[in-house]
Amino acid sequence: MSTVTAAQVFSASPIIPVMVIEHLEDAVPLAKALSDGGINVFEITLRTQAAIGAIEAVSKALPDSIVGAGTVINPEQYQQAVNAGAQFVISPGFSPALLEYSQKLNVPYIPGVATASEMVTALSYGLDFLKFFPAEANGGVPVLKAVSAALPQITFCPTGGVKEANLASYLALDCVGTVGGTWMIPQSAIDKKDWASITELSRKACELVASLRG
Ligand SMILES: O=C[C@H](O)COP(=O)(O)O
Ligand SMILES: CC(=O)C(=O)O
Repeated sequence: MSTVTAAQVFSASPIIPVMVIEHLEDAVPLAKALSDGGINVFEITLRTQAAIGAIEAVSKALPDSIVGAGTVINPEQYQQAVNAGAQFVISPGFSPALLEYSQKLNVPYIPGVATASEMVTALSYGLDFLKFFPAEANGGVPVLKAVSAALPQITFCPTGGVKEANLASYLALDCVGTVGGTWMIPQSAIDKKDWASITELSRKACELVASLRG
């Protein structure tokens, strides 16, 4: 497993799918479907029993991808995710205890922030690649524009309510390095094991980004 930085995670893909895996057997086909469409960075959320096994299975099956853990909220989960092969860790919020684990395990921590105070706190710990979560509910693009005027050193991954219709407005911001979301992995497609349609949505998302970024 290679070591990556948060900056490398952001620059490796302009889109990070937020994956909620209920059934372990879906993990690898889902990741392969996304990868076939052009997405090679995955956030597998620790919201289900299958998550740790899914991180392990996807890391082994797609060794050239970057697999991270999401919804990590305590050090035990940090350790489990890293043991399973997670190369980065995302959390809905900021926690100094998680940062301590990041330093101990040398695996980057990308915390969720929503307010200027949380952003300044994260910066004070040396973290400048942050998730803006939940993005749309917290004001979306206008809020990012306003905070980045004051805090231009932060690069964000807006997540929560990002979809095809507003992707362009987020990626147009200099402060946005990548975006997270579930729009390319609808639960109905996972339930039907319709991997072809997920590949198509992944491809469409990548083509849209390519047309925006040139
Ligand atoms: O918890 C959900 C994730 O933050 C992704 O949100 P989304 O389904 O609005 O893309
Ligand atoms: C929202 C998200 O990315 C997380 O649960 O970590």
